[in-house]
Amino acid sequence: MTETERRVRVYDDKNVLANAVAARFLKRIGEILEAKSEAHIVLTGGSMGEAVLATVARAKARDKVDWSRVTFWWGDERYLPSGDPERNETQSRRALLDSLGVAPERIKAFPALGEHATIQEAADAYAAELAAAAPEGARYPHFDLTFLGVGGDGHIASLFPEHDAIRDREHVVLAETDSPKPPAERLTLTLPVLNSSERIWLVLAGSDKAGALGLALAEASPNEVPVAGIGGRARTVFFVDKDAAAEVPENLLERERYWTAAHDVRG
Ligand SMILES: O=C1O[C@H](COP(=O)(O)O)[C@@H](O)[C@H](O)[C@H]1O
Repeated sequence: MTETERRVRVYDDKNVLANAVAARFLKRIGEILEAKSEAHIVLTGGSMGEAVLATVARAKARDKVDWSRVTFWWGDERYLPSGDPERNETQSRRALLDSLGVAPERIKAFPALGEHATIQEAADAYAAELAAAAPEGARYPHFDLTFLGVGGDGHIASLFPEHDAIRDREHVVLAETDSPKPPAERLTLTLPVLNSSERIWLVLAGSDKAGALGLALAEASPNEVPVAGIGGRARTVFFVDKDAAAEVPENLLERERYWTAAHDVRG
């Protein structure tokens, strides 16, 4: 795991959590675009990923962001036909992207089922798209911020416990063909690629996520609890509701700099 600062921020419930993350995102994207000419953001599927984007869509401050300088990628995708409501891309478009008027070439969705002869060709095509947007000599862009959800089993993106993909240190994009969570076929960035992101924000809510979060912070093996292996270059933040925080080991609260929303004003 990358040794960067990890923080846990706890909020009262899902709505407060989504509001807080959306507000922080709008602030952070503004700061990134002040410092750089363009930003690369990695989006996630899942319940909280969509809730955060929908909250961003409703925020007035979204109109202050120059979205034309932002490129959107995804950490993983359910390998389904284009427009399928279960695709992470479809959820993100519906929640936010369709209302931003971002140029189509800045929305870098994973290929959909039917666009390539095989799922492996689809994985290779996304790897090629990442490489085309990468700085010279690199295989993928410098991601400024990566959003991730966490499954109850500790999976992140489509990296599942005990599957080959979570151990992969060589590829940029992998095809997962035996996902325990439907659909069985998925495409995913690998752990080193996710961890190359400057910042990683994991957003999780609900008591079904408590065990995975507790184990991740107790330094479980990433092979068994994939989220335990996550660590951005500069900062990794777990944004959680009270239910998801229920099993964060007491002794880690200080070391992980556990703050309640009421006390925390840092970015
Ligand atoms: O299938 C997926 O699930 C996870 C978590 O989703 P949630 O609804 O339980 O929060 C998500 O992070 C991942 O991107 C997605 O493909």
